[in-house]
Amino acid sequence: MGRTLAEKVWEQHVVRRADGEPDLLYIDLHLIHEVTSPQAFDGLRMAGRKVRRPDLTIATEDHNVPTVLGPIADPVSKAQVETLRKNAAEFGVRLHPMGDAGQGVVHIIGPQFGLTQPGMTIVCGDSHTSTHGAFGGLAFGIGTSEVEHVLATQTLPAYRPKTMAIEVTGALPYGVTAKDLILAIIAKIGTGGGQGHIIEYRGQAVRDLSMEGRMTVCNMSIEAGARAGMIAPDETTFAYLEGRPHAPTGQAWDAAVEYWRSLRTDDDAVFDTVVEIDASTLSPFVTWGTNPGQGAPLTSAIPAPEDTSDPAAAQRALDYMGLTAGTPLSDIEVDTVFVGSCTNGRLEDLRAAADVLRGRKVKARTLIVPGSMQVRADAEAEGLHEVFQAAGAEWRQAGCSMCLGMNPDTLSPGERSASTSNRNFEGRQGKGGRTHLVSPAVAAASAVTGRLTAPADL
Ligand SMILES: CC(C)[C@H](C(=O)O)[C@@H](O)C(=O)O
Ligand code: SF4
Repeated sequence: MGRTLAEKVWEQHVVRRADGEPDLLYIDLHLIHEVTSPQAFDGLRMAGRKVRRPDLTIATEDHNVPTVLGPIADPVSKAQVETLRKNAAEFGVRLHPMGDAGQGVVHIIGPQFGLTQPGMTIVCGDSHTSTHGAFGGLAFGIGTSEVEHVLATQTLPAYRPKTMAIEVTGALPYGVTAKDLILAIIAKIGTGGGQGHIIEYRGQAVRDLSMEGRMTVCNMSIEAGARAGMIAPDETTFAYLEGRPHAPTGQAWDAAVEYWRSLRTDDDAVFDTVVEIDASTLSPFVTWGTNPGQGAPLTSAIPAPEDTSDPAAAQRALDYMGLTAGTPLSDIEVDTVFVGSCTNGRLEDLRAAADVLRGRKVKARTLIVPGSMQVRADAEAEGLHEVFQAAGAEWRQAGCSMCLGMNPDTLSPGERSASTSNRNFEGRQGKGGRTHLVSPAVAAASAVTGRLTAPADL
């Protein structure tokens, strides 16, 4: 029987297998940030161990950094970042600190440097590591004790998850983006729909996505409860990688591409679970609740709790969000708009926001936060920052920013945002803050009108 892409990559990395035990996987790339690494390095220090492969380990400062120039004011954030610096220096790990041209959100910089490649196993003490699966590797988040294990051994014990195919048929209509697609998928299968599975996104609509769009989709696999998300590599993948600092060159490039072409699910392979979604029926999608599965087309109204799969949860969400069933989603007013994060903080996302904001003014407080300093530089080279500033939006330094309340960019209690990030949990963007997840284009259009708006309705 044929094998799925996930099975191929998994098997390629098993260094030890025994009955009743997890497989021991070799790890090709280990990404590190300041929040989940301190105890792992402490563990190494106590055991008198070194980092086994510092050359396969790379660290960045992202969650705790302010996105305006200046020092870190919060003592806890400052301590986390200083600890990472000390650990990176002591253990010989490459670090991109605040202010460095290579700094950025961990899931933005891996692909940007060409470190993320097809067929790799990639881990990070961070749930959105699934982003890297967009290149056809197996990428998943791990806990801090696992971070220590990988630092010490460059391996990880793991049980192989089940496989799920999400077959996206048809083409996305004009103006409907990767973010709308993944929000619609999660609304369909639920936040537990992918549990215990590695998702492979398939079908023409997925093939038609840019690498940026594919990363947006894979990024949110975890919000559907999946262990990882993947997309088979193709010409789009190779074109994105070619010439990047860590991509192979010359003959090694040709050999790599030849191997990468084999990384696809065999025609006779069988998935444990198959889900189908018709892309041609989709339109801009927004969330109304407090988990990423509580979403609906922007043209619709807030559902009655009894019409949802979990009425009690829906009612709780509406209470927290200060919303009433039956209200058209496009009537919801927002105070703040956030464009950024590892879901939608790449150049293409900023271009999409700029296309909407060009020649217009924002009504809401609007933060445009590039996912990395490279994205920031690229955007400035195209003059996007001038579009944002002319519209009255704030143009920031790179970081996780308002994706989560671990740095100065937060919502105040009761404040409502349209946000391109991936989580709308209670308090995610600040205590009492209310989050609506949207695409960059919808975020920008909402900034202009001050309520949830599709660009087509401007
Ligand atoms: C802080 C970190 C561990 C966390 C994660 O694992 O995803 C964060 O990045 C998030 O998005 O909630
Ligand atoms: S941008 Fe958001 S989702 Fe991504 S790593 Fe940072 S906090 Fe997590």
